[in-house]
Amino acid sequence: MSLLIDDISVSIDGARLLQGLSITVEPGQIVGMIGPNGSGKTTALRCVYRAQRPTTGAVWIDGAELTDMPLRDSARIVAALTQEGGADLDFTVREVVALGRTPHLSGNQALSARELELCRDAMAQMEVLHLADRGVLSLSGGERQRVLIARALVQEPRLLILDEPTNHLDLHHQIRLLSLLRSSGLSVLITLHDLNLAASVCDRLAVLSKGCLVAFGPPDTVLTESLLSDVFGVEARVVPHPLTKVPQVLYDLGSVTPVKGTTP
Ligand SMILES: Nc1ncnc2c1ncn2[C@@H]1O[C@H](COP(=O)(O)OP(=O)(O)OP(=O)(O)O)[C@@H](O)[C@H]1O
Repeated sequence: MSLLIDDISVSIDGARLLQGLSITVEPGQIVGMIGPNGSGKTTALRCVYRAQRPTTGAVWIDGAELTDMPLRDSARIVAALTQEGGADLDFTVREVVALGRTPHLSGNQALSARELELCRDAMAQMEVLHLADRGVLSLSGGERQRVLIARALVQEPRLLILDEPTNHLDLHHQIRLLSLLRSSGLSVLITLHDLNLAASVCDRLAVLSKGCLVAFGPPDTVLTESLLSDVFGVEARVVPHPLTKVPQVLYDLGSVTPVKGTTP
């Protein structure tokens, strides 16, 4: 499944949140959006999972404009893990994961044996199977995040939108999730604040700053020391990972400098 974010801008109450953003995700690619707080990453994702309509521009999925698609059709092919939560009621883990099948069901239709198996597999992949009968409100932040990822997986999407999915996850589960994405073959658009994880898992990185795209390409061309200084205000070293050669960012507590274009 291919995604084209085509020159979108978003303005709300006179505030320009995004300006002329264009990004492509080719079939099977993982594209990461990185950028400082407030740079527009979530706003861009919201336009793809239809929580926000672009003020201008359009989003295309496999050549079809998203706004022309019935909501149910796009919900069958696009799954999103959002910052807005989605597990506020005290359903059990099993029930929350099963909700991922909703776009594929009609009325009160029960889950088929295959769908129950799918839910079980997703819970096993996210290592929450032992929590299946627990209420989600009793879970830790990381456990709940893993349940929500399992729910997105059982949707069997062709495009996965993930807004900071590693939030709350310990190192084991961060790496486990990203390696699962790598082997899934899904097209993925993901935001990550950990630049080293982003460089490890993403085919392309899109860097946003103040609502604009300032770089888009493979991690080893995008993650430069001058970009980190200009966009993030961090004087870091960028070195190749000793095994994978993927660029990795090294910094210390004295690395912070003013971001270009901001006044103290
Ligand atoms: N409804 C709104 N009205 C006005 N401004 C908004 C609205 N929603 C978001 N913003 C602003 O738009 C900017 C972009 O927000 P967005 O959540 O897209 O940033 P982000 O890059 O995802 O940030 P973070 O890394 O902190 O999650 C922020 O300055 C935010 O305060």
